[in-house]
Amino acid sequence: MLKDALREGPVWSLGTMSGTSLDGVDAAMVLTDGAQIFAFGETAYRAYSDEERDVLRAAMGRWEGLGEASAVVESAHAELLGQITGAAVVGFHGQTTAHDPAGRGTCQIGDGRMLAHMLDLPVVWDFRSGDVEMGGQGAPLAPFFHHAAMRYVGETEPAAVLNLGGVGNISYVNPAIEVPSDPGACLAFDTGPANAPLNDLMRDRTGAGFDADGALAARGAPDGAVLDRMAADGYFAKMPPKSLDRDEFAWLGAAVAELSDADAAATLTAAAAASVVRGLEHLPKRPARLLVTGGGRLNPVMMEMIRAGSRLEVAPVEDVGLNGDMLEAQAFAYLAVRVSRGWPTSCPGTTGVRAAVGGGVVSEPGDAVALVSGASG
Ligand SMILES: Nc1ncnc2c1ncn2[C@@H]1O[C@H](COP(=O)(O)OP(=O)(O)OP(=O)(O)O)[C@@H](O)[C@H]1O
Ligand SMILES: CC(=O)N[C@H]1[C@@H]2OC[C@@H](O2)[C@@H](O)[C@@H]1O[C@H](C)C(=O)O
Repeated sequence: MLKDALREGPVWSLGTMSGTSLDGVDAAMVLTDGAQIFAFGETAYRAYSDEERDVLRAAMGRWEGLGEASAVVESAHAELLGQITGAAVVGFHGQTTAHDPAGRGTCQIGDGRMLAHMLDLPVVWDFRSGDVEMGGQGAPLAPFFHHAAMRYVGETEPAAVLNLGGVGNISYVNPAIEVPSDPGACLAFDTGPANAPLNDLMRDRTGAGFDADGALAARGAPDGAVLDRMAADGYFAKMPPKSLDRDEFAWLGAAVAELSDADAAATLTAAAAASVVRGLEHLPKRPARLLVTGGGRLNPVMMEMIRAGSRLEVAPVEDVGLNGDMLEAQAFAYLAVRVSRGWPTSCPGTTGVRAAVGGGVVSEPGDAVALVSGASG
């Protein structure tokens, strides 16, 4: 049974995200009643070691045989979350290894029952499966939180929040509509590849994890033929809802293989920016500006290419007082409280699910007893 404190009123919820960039785990506290955000609290980050990252990288694209990778995710989360006290509940996203909503579904590793046992706290996890079972994409799930965050910072006009992680996603939210699942409150979709192809290129060519500050791309020129091929990809013309697996645009890597390091980096940076610009076609109205979260906001070359292509003001979410390093972890803190109250976490406008649905499974510390004692189940 969920503790009474979780049933009503604001609680401190501790959210986590292990994103498609495979850099590490973010954790963040949010004071919320599942509808309104009252405050943002402590944050923490734990990088994966090179060995852990190798295990996770080997798990990408896989649906089974994920025991070792799951254990890496669980222990990294337990170590990080153990540093933060005062949470009533944990929102545990886990690590996506594969995503194919029209086919095999969506796969996030890390067992929430184990984490509940390790932390002695209720843990909400497996956020995406319920949405997929109801005909949704299972992603993106941050939009309801983006809606609440825009209300928290006092926005009153429709706002566009763009996340530039490994994959890009955009939420177009109307803060004047109170309930996020009401028609017109939230429209969202994945825009396309963001940092993932560029990170993979950097790792292969230079050994660096990413193109810090866009320095390499700044020295090169985008290849028009690759960008034309990108523009012809059917994903961009497709109406939302739509979502992507991390490696769905892996052909981009082969397409830039013959280019110099700088030109290849410039091309992949431009491809990420072009995806965003194409995505704007699907918004109900041109937003006043793009508020950008995720690591890509720290890449001035990518930001400038989006600005030039969209002719919009493009600003980091810090401009409205939010923390762009932690927005996804905060999202899962917020969603965890919604799940524990039985409220929806997605709707037709965000994932294409048939009706507003509350994904997520709640596990209590005692639920892991069978797992921990070695019994099967
Ligand atoms: N200073 C910087 N310069 C350029 N790029 C950066 C910088 N800092 C971060 N990035 C990029 O942002 C990425 C991390 O972004 P983020 O943490 O938002 O991704 P994620 O949460 O793993 O992905 P997703 O949102 O797809 O799950 C890095 O891998 C890198 O590509
Ligand atoms: C299947 C999956 O894990 N998707 C991630 C990924 O990373 C960005 C984009 O692709 C988005 O769809 C989603 O994450 C964010 C947190 C979301 O669900 O809103």
